[in-house]
Amino acid sequence: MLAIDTMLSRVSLSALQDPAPDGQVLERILETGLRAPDHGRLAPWRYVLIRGEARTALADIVGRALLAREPDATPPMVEKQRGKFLRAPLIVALGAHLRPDHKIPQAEQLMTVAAGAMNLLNAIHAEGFGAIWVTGANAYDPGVQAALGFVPPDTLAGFLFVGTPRDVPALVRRPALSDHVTEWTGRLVSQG
Ligand SMILES: Cc1cc2nc3c(=O)[nH]c(=O)nc-3n(C[C@H](O)[C@H](O)[C@H](O)COP(=O)(O)O)c2cc1C
Repeated sequence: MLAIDTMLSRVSLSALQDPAPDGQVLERILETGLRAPDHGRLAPWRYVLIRGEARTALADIVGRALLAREPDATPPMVEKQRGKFLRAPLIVALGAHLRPDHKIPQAEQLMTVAAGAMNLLNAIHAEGFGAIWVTGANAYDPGVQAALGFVPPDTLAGFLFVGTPRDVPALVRRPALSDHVTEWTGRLVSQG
């Protein structure tokens, strides 16, 4: 398949099963993350792989973090959050090693991590696997971040849940190009 067709056919998938990419296939996927544009060559990507039994350990941390944030969380609420970390065979934590005092703005450093994540998603799809990028309260929880080795100013840009698609991906309606692309001709315009 042409690279552009691969990119145009990618969809995010959360129903994932074994196997996940590993070995050289996984290494090549991860290499694509490090090909993202990187202003100042600060190399802020810090990928943490979580698989096998380590997922249970992370799920337990996520459950405890929820109870610390919300002491009234019920056991089903805790189980729901724990379960998110047990479904996919591979989790890639998208760590960002940030340098707030550097002349390259911190927002750009984070954009580099995000651009790397997009490369990973495309590469995962190109290799025949599926994935979804997820953030939310678990990813932004300081206790979860610290357990994975990220203390401020470092942070997590989220998790990629990775595996083999359970189902044939449904067709996803995509935004119309005409709503998102204009040609500027030198006159004042509103892009609202
Ligand atoms: C930074 C970021 C964070 C996201 N966080 C979540 C999330 O926490 N939960 C979720 O269901 N989707 C989240 N998404 C959206 C999915 O990753 C995905 O983009 C969405 O389901 C649309 O699927 P598509 O990639 O096929 O368009 C996030 C996307 C981005 C870019």
